[in-house]
Amino acid sequence: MSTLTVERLIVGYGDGAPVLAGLDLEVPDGAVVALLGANGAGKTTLLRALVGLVPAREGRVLLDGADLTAVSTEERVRHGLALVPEGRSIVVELTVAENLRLGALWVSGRKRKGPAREAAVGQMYELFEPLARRRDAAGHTLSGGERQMLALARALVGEPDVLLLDEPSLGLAPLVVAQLLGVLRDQAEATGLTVLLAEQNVTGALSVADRGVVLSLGEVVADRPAAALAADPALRHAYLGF
Ligand SMILES: Nc1ncnc2c1ncn2[C@@H]1O[C@H](COP(=O)(O)OP(=O)(O)OP(=O)(O)O)[C@@H](O)[C@H]1O
Repeated sequence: MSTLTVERLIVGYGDGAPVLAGLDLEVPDGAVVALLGANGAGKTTLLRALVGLVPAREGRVLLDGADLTAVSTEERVRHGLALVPEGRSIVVELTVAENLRLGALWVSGRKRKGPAREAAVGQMYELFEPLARRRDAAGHTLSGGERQMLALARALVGEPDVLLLDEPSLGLAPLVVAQLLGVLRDQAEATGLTVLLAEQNVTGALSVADRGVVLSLGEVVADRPAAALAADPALRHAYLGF
């Protein structure tokens, strides 16, 4: 539903050397882009910088042409950006239903109430059947796969335009990974959701992505259609380890 553009982005921590060294990237409206690269390449740093959790030293972050570089994280969320960080962030003391109702409370900076909010939660149960079965279970009793589904559903129910995901498949069984990535692909097709998916699971990510972007030491070293990237042995060997 929105195009995300990154222009010459430079990001670092404290006085340290830049982690992202002038990065350019475009995630077009409705596309699923896989963000790949070795540990330490800068994937998490990029996602955090996109939502304003790490400041940019230079460069710009644009959403449909609007410059978000200097605005707060809250404001970026109101503009339609959402981040699902690594580690399945849910409120473990609350039930599945309560987590989803929390996520459904705000849409584009407007409060959503009553039946509209419940309907949005109901849609998530249709997308993630295991969550429907466990709707009254407390977060801390969920399996890793159920937690990741809930973290993703909690973001989706807020109807973001651009969803940023940090390693959603980490440590999950292949079947659950396939289900999660399938939901992302379906949502992108059905609603025009734009997705930037940071993954170590290269094969899984490229199987649902339109394009793959490979980061190495904070720079984009490849940006190609997913199928072409998966089929390039030299690139796979040099940067993706398979
Ligand atoms: N809070 C921080 N303070 C200082 N340096 C950091 C911080 N977070 C990350 N870094 C450094 O930034 C570089 C990029 O890390 P980042 O986590 O963005 O990479 P990544 O591609 O997401 O790696 P992984 O796949 O292991 O999560 C690394 O050298 C890391 O040590």
